[in-house]
Amino acid sequence: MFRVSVALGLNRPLVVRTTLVGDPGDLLARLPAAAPYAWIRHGEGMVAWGEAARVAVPPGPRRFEWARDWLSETFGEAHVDDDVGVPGSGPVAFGSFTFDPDAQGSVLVVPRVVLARRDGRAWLTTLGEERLDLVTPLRDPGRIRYGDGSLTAPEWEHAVARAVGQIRSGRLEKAVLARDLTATAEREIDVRLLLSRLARRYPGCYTFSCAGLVGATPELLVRHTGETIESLVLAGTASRGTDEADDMARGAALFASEKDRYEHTCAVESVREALAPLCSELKVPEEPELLVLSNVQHLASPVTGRLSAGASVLDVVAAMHPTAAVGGTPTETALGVIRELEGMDRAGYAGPVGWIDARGDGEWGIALRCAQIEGRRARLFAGCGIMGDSAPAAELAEAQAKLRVMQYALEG
Ligand SMILES: C=C(O[C@@H]1C=C(C(=O)O)C=C[C@H]1O)C(=O)O
Repeated sequence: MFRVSVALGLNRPLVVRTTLVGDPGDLLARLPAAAPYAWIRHGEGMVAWGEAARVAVPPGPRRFEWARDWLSETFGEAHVDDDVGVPGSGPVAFGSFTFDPDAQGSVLVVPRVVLARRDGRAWLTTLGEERLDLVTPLRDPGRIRYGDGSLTAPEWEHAVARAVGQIRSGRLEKAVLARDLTATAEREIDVRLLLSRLARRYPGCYTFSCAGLVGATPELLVRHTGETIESLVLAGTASRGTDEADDMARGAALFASEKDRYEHTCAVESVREALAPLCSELKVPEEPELLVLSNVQHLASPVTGRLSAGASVLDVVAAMHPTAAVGGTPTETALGVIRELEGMDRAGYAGPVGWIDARGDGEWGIALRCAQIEGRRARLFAGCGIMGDSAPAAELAEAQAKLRVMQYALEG
């Protein structure tokens, strides 16, 4: 059953070789144009290309388990020669899961080549024979034309007002509403150019690329290293100031805002509830910190835990998704409100995106500040946590500030 859904040309079992290599310099500069994969923060992480195996993960409530089982079968029968033996060495898969468990479009890809660097060590993993991959110059996409996605700006503000009404009526506490924007370029969009711009402007974010979904997310859903897990919960947003004093004043106001603090608490509690059953130890800070990015600032809570049993990173992802940072509180009611009011398919936006290795270690982010790229076209997404006292115009401005991340990546 598994084999039919795998890309043609795959040689089974996979033959995998990982070796230490000298410092490769800028990882993104090593990517060939076709099918580039990436997970980069502060210049570290991995880039990958080629597809030794690809599978469409069937929709449904058990999709993460299905993915985990497909991976353990695929990796379990591989011949692995791994000189490095750290998280991310040996065979890895990149993945992107749709926000909605019932939507088509979740995918896992085992790249043919992975080049990685962490803590001053670099390694190269190849599957099958080594072939040279030509790195061609980056191509500029030319002029970009934007269009409305599912809803125009006024229609989206109206949707926000309706969500506020439902929250005030007591049906739910928080719902995250998103909107999409379409972009058409003059020429085919070179994903590598977007990645290099994003990594330069948002070095502290996770710049990612997986099967056409490209972005720079500040939100780490979970990093799994042996028994240790880490997560960075974000919710509550303010714009950047016009100068340093204004910037600090906006940050302080965000920190003091009851609405934003409560919105943040909803997200943190959803993560605590999801992780507590899996962990023997869980540390959740009592107060959030301020995370300052070049377009916006967020309330942020770094969470750490120790897993009690041998769960893989995908088991943890399954327990966490969707957190209230992208769904709402209570989860099921919020998902109903999102379906009713957004009027769009979120596809991979706000879904988990990242990588996993054969040990079950990996890093997964929430796919925010991103776009789905196909040829000359892109679909950009951004959303905001809506509370009972949200003002539609302010939420629209916040969504626009978040959309600027990918507009910048496209336009430079
Ligand atoms: C939903 C998005 O961002 C999320 C919503 C936030 C908020 O409403 O304050 C902040 C960070 C993210 O958890 C997005 O970027 O599209």
